[in-house]
This record gives sequence, C-alpha cells and structure tokens, in this order.
Amino acid sequence: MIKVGIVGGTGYTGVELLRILAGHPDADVRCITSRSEAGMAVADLYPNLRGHFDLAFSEPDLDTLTACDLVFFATPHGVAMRMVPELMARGIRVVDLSADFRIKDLKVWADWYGMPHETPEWAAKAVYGLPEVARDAIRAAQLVANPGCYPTAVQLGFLPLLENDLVDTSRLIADAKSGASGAGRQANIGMLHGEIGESFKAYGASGHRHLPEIRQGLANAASGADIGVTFVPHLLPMIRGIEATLYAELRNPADFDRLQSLYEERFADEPFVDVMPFGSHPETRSVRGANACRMALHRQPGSNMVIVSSVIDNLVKGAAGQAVQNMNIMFGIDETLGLAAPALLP
Ligand SMILES: NC(=O)C1=CN([C@@H]2O[C@H](COP(=O)(O)OP(=O)(O)OC[C@H]3O[C@@H](n4cnc5c(N)ncnc54)[C@H](OP(=O)(O)O)[C@@H]3O)[C@@H](O)[C@H]2O)C=CC1
Ligand SMILES: CC(=O)N[C@@H](CCC(=O)OP(=O)(O)O)C(=O)O
Repeated sequence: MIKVGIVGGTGYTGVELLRILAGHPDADVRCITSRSEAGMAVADLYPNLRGHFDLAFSEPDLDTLTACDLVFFATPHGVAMRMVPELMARGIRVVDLSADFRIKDLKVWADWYGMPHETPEWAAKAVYGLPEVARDAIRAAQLVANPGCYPTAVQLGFLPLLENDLVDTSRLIADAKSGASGAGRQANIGMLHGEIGESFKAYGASGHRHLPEIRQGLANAASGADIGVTFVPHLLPMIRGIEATLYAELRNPADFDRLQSLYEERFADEPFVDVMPFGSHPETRSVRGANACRMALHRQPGSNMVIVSSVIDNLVKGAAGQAVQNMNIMFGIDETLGLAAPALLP
C-alpha cells in the first residue's frame, strides 16, 4: 500500500484526488489537510465520500506528512515550494498539482506568478509530469510537477506535429475553453453562476500564465525550436471540461494524407489518449470524470492548416487523474490503477 497525504484536501482538485483514490486498490490516504476545515470529518464536507474515508481534515503538519510515502499538493501557487524541501530531505515523494515546479526558467516563473522562486534547486530537479512525454523520468523522480490543465490539452494535441517537424512552429494557435471549476473553489464574484451563466467570454488574451508553460512544452517537443504560439483561454458556463481547438500550418500539404495514422501510432500505447476518426468532434462530456484526452483532426478544403480538437476534464486528466497516473508510474504499479472508469454520460 502506498501511504498518501494530500495538502489542500478541500479544494476541487483535492476532493477529486479523494474520489479517484477511493477506488484505488494500492493507495491508503492517511492525511488530508485544510486550515479552514481542520477537525471536520471529510464525509461531512463531501457526502459523496461517506463510507470511503474515515478521516478528518487536519492542519498541514510536516511530521504527519513525512509518515507518508507520497504527498500530493493541491494548493495555490507558492505553497508547495516552501514545504517541499523538508519532504525531499526526508525521502518523501511529491506530486505538485500547482505551478510551482513546472517552469524551468525561474525568471519567467517569477514574472508570471508575481513572486520570487524560493527553492531553485528543486525547480531544477523536478520532472514535468506529462506521462505521454516523460514516463521514464517520472518513474525515477522524487518530485513531479503535474502539468496545468490547459497545457495538458494543448501539448497532447500538438505533440505529433511538433515531434515530426511537420508544421510552421512560429504561428501556432491554441483557442481553448474551460468550465468554471478550473478557477478553484475559493469565493470569487466573477465565478458566480449569475455572472457566468448564459454568457461566454475570452480572458487572458493579452497573456495568461499558462502561456510560458505551453511554450516550454512545445519547444521541448520540437527539439528546442523557437515557438510562436497564440493561446487564448475562454470561460464556458459549465463546470468541468476543456476543449482546445488547435491550428498549425503544414510545411508540406502532402503530409495531410499521413496525419491520421501518425496520430494513431503516436498514441497507440497510451492508455489515456484516444485519437478519434478523422473529422470527429470530441465533446467534453465524453471525458467528464475520466482520465482521458480525446482528440480529432480536421482539414478544410483548399487549406494547409491542420485543425486539432482536444478535450479533457480539467479536474481529471488536467489535474487529479494525471497526478494519480504519475503516482502509479513513480511506484512502478499498473499506470491505469484507479483510473479505468469511463466518462459520465450524459
Ligand atoms: N481547478 C483545476 O481545474 C486545476 C487546478 N490546478 C491547480 O491545483 C491547485 C489546487 O487547485 P484547486 O483545487 O482548484 O484550488 P482550490 O482553491 O479549490 O483549493 C485550494 C486548497 O488549498 C488549501 N490551501 C490554500 N492555501 C493554503 C496554504 N497556504 N497552505 C496549505 N493549504 C492551503 C485550501 O484549504 P485551506 O485554505 O482550508 O487550507 C484548499 O483545500 C492550484 O495550484 C491550481 O492552480 C491544476 C490543474 C487544474
Ligand atoms: C477557468 C479558469 O479560471 N481556469 C484557470 C486555469 C486552471 C488552473 O487551475 O490552472 P493550473 O492548471 O495552472 O493550476 C485559470 O485560467 O487560471
């Protein structure tokens, strides 16, 4: 049994970790922290977990956390980077769902996250945990930086094009839309139902903090090539799900004929990526609650532009599901344990 701790157990990704781990045969959740709800039984706050966890939320406490084999951080940015060094020193493994360890250039990180990085040595050692790219490094890692939700949908959709040098990397476009749970559970007037219901808007069009993360991942996939990517997120009046419509111009239009088989081969051994038939339109509800990314390719008549539609559940493949996938890889157990359930439909 893997002894698991969760810091930030009351947030949306924290409770999603609990939901997934409730069905995991090799994970034993020992500790779930919350400063505001310390002392409250987990099942009292989240009745869907009644009968699954006989635990109460507790204050984040290093002595309790160091009794675990693995700690998930489901906390706002800036929390994990302060607690990780102590856990690392005591040999505990960590999967951080926040952005603290995702970006290697710490000047870029500080500019986007508005604070200096306090543990550069661990930022350098952390492995960016996109399993479809870095499975071997994740297996050996003590600290895994779980990718962001938009960056997961965007990178997976572009990967085969960039790895095979098929497109103009200077003019990529990622037009992405997310449900409101992406913003977390803390009170925020802009996220009230009355504010976002029956409405739809872009945000962060002048620059969103996921832009440098997406750039870094796409540059690595393209063997260090310069990446010009325009990323615009949108807020959808729904709770879960991300759809990213991706655009890239083929260098050689003749390559269109082999793209479908290239995508199918690239992801053939990936348990959580599904390449749908050419011309399909993946729906967010087809991945709701599931650790899955579904994608499909399109071409418009007379155009050299490849269009990829990529969907994930932001809380699962975009956060807690991918974090459990990373845990499974780190501990050398079946990567799909706890994650095999299909999406909830309708
Ligand atoms: N929501 C999403 O779709 C995704 C979120 N993420 C990232 O995952 C992380 C968690 O997100 P989400 O669950 O949405 O966030 P929430 O705001 O819903 O939850 C945050 C949790 O962290 C705890 N917390 C807050 N401040 C501290 C602190 N200083 N020390 C210890 N615990 C703290 C809170 O409990 P309390 O204050 O009671 O201690 C709460 O349990 C964030 O970094 C987010 O960016 C990543 C991918 C997708
Ligand atoms: C809808 C919404 O607000 N989404 C969040 C992104 C989701 C998230 O939590 O970002 P990380 O994956 O980096 O942690 C945002 O735009 O900031």
